[in-house]
Amino acid sequence: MSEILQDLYDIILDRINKMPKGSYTAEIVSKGKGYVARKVGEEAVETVVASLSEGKNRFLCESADLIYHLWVLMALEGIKPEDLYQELKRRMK
Ligand SMILES: N=c1c2ncn([C@@H]3O[C@H](COP(=O)(O)OP(=O)(O)OP(=O)(O)O)[C@@H](O)[C@H]3O)c2ncn1[C@@H]1O[C@H](COP(=O)(O)O)[C@@H](O)[C@H]1O
Repeated sequence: MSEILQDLYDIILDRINKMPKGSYTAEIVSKGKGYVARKVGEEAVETVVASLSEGKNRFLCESADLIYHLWVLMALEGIKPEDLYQELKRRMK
């Protein structure tokens, strides 16, 4: 699980550095951090709606969209997956 999230983060960082044509990551990053942050909010709302009324599969897909957009925002903030894991570990009882 954490390997896939790390791989996704590394790909996102590569897209941010190279900003290649045809990359969705490059497209949203070029619109600024505020745009990416709003996308995270939008995907969070879509995840909630899916949970409340659209069924398990829609919830799964929206959750993946949410995590992808959160990962792009984390990369823009300079926060690595391992920083997040450390914070979660710190809270663990
Ligand atoms: N995991 C994802 C991923 N999840 C969701 N999305 C995109 O997020 C968007 C979902 O947002 P919306 O539902 O709002 O759809 P939209 O109308 O296209 O979005 P907007 O025009 O509103 O920005 C879709 O366009 C999806 O393609 C993703 N885009 C890319 N990745 C991964 O990110 C990596 C880099 O991808 P590229 O930057 O495209 O090369 C690759 O490994 C991809 O697999």
